[in-house]
Amino acid sequence: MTATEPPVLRTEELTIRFGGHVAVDRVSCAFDRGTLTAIVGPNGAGKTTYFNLISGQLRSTAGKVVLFGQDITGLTAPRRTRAGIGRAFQLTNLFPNLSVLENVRIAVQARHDTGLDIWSLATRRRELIELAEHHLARTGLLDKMDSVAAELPHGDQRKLEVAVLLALESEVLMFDEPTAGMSVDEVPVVLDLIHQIKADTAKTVLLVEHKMDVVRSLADRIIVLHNGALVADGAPEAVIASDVVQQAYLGTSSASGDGHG
Ligand SMILES: Nc1ncnc2c1ncn2[C@@H]1O[C@H](COP(=O)(O)OP(=O)(O)OP(=O)(O)O)[C@@H](O)[C@H]1O
Repeated sequence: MTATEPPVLRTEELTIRFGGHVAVDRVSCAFDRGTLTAIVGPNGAGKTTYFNLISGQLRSTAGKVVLFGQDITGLTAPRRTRAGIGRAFQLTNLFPNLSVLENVRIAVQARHDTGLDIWSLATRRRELIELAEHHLARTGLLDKMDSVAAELPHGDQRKLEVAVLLALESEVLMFDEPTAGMSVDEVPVVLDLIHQIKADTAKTVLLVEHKMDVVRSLADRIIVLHNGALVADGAPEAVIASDVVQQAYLGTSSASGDGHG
């Protein structure tokens, strides 16, 4: 990202109320290309709700979501996906009965569809398959391309979901607790995958994660939500060491030196 490049995504005073409860409270935050931002905070802080407001699963009570300078607050979740917001591990992204290759080819086609041109169909199909294979290679699934999606092990299904998001050319990739519910063997597979995506500096990555070792290993920046509000934002070590995080997130003050994160 250059100094003059505007943020890929930003939220402005984004707010949602459930009855009297303000779950996300006027959160203004901008996310730059090539940056992985971890969103942390205690249980019930509003992290998943903030994600849902960005990806369109929930509609805000007030405030805006802006992608590439366009106000997308009024768009449905599928339209936001088409606009470039890719939320991983929603399962709805996959066709369980189709092969791995078909899943990714369909995503490539959805992205590149230029209408029906009968004379070039065969050439186009070959090009789409080549692109799909490229995304499968990036996610380490090339040797499983003929497997049925539903029959893949859990870790490979997550890889496939990421391959689909790459094929859709999502500019923003969102991961909500990507290793939750995974076996010890599968965790490094998924973390490696996120490391690889992060290495692609064209992407903007948002990660909700409780495990501080995972956050430390991946994040370029951490933002902290507490009671729905943004209470800290900055470089990982500084944010983790800050009093506001020690008190609000880890439930202790740095003065006591008794962190248990
Ligand atoms: N659909 C809903 N209706 C009513 N209240 C909701 C709804 N969704 C979330 N909430 C409330 O909003 C608050 C924020 O919840 P959210 O799941 O976003 O927190 P979180 O930070 O992701 O928590 P966790 O770390 O436990 O996943 C909580 O008090 C939750 O009970």
